[in-house]
Amino acid sequence: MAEFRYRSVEEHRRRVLGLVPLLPAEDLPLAEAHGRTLAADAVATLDLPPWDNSAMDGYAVRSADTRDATAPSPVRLAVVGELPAGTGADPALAPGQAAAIMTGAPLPGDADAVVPVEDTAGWDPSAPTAGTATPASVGLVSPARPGSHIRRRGEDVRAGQVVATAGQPLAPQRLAALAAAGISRVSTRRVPRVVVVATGSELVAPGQPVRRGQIPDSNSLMLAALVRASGGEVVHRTRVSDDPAELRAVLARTADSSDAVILTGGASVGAHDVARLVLAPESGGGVPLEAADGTGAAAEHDAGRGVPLEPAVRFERVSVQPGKPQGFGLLPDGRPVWSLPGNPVSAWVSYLVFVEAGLLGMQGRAATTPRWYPATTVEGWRSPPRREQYVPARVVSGPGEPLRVAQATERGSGSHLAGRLARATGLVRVPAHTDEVSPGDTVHYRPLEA
Ligand SMILES: Nc1nc2c(c(=O)[nH]1)N[C@H]1C(S)=C(S)[C@@H](COP(=O)(O)OP(=O)(O)OC[C@H]3O[C@@H](n4cnc5c(N)ncnc54)[C@H](O)[C@@H]3O)O[C@H]1N2
Ligand code: MOO
Repeated sequence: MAEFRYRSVEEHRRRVLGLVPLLPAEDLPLAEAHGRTLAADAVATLDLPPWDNSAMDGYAVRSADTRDATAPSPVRLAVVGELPAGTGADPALAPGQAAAIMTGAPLPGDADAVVPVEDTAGWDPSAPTAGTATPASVGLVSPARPGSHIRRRGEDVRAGQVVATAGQPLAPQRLAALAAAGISRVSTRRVPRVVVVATGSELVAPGQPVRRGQIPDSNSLMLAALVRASGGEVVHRTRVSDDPAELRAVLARTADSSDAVILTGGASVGAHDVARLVLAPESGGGVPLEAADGTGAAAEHDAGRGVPLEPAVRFERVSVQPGKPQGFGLLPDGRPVWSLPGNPVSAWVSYLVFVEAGLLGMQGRAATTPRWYPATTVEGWRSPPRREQYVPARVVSGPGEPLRVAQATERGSGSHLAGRLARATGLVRVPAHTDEVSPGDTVHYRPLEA
């Protein structure tokens, strides 16, 4: 029997990250940048807050005036103005004077404290005018601490300070930070334009009648959705038969309008494995993947670093289950192409383990790694020796409980069980050195629900 060299998950991922091109930067208005990755540090143009302002609805006071205030004997201050948020006014406050002030309004230069309206004499929240009319004077029932309820200029961010760094994705909370710091345009990486091709003469569009031998193409929908979740744009999604001419035509047609290609099916050793025939014709169809005798692509490895950066498309066995047969490389036009196995669970796992990292790398996010959370498994199963295993899993613990997970399918990670993917809420990872998982073991879980 032939012996095969298996590439490790890490080696394969490194090869992907070493070959994918970094997309060019483009400037965008902040309003169009959601989901993009920063190509340069974003620098604040404003102090944040831009000026000292009130944290409360209440009264801006001179704290020295309030030193003797007590409940039985309140200090009364004349209210000389009202400062709503948005005002630019800076009324002078003489001793004994205060200004009504709303949350977010600039603090008068003469004031050094804010007293919330609730802490003033006679405050009655049930009164019909509560909070609406400004009284002529206000009684204070305790001394105001200097600096109280004041938000200081620049305490959050200073003008000139880096608010977010190159390589960070523009998530909603980050967009808010940039907008608040006065930034209106950002340098971002261009979105990768991706072509998704399902290969296989057995495939029909979902919903079409299937005759014996045919199945609905479920992979291309899944992969397209995954691409979008990774910040990519799907410019073309299609199916091709096992006729190599069809795949060649799609690759040629999309050369100028896309940055990357993802194929599924035909990655293994079958006689009709069209992806191999088209992308690595020298390997022929139906021959074993890369042999372990030091010939072929295996001999070209950069032995020192273990990072083979030969750009041509290579089909290899990776020590992962599912997802063993993997094709990856650069097309002659420079586009990275992933050729993933056709089994639906294998395609899902392959994307998450090998494609996602590459598409993020193209956007300048090579350092981004998914978060895995320790979880207790309530089930046991076997894991193939020396292969990292990825099991579709579901959370079985309740909200607020420590995380407990089970397999999404009772039959483990059978890579053809597409229907049972519906139960998966995420993935469990089992390291290569673990051959068996027992109930109660700690595993690593990656949540994947939208
Ligand atoms: N002799 C060997 N046979 C196989 C090996 C092997 O090492 N030696 N590896 C097996 C493993 S593991 C996998 S995974 C598959 C991968 O095969 P291919 O990438 O060539 O995929 P296909 O043969 O085209 O399809 C496999 C399976 O998936 C179904 N499929 C394909 N495309 C789709 C799609 N778009 N949507 C839904 N389902 C799809 C297809 O009908 C097949 O049932 O090879 C094993 N064989
Ligand atoms: O490796 Mo295949 O990808 O198990 O099903």
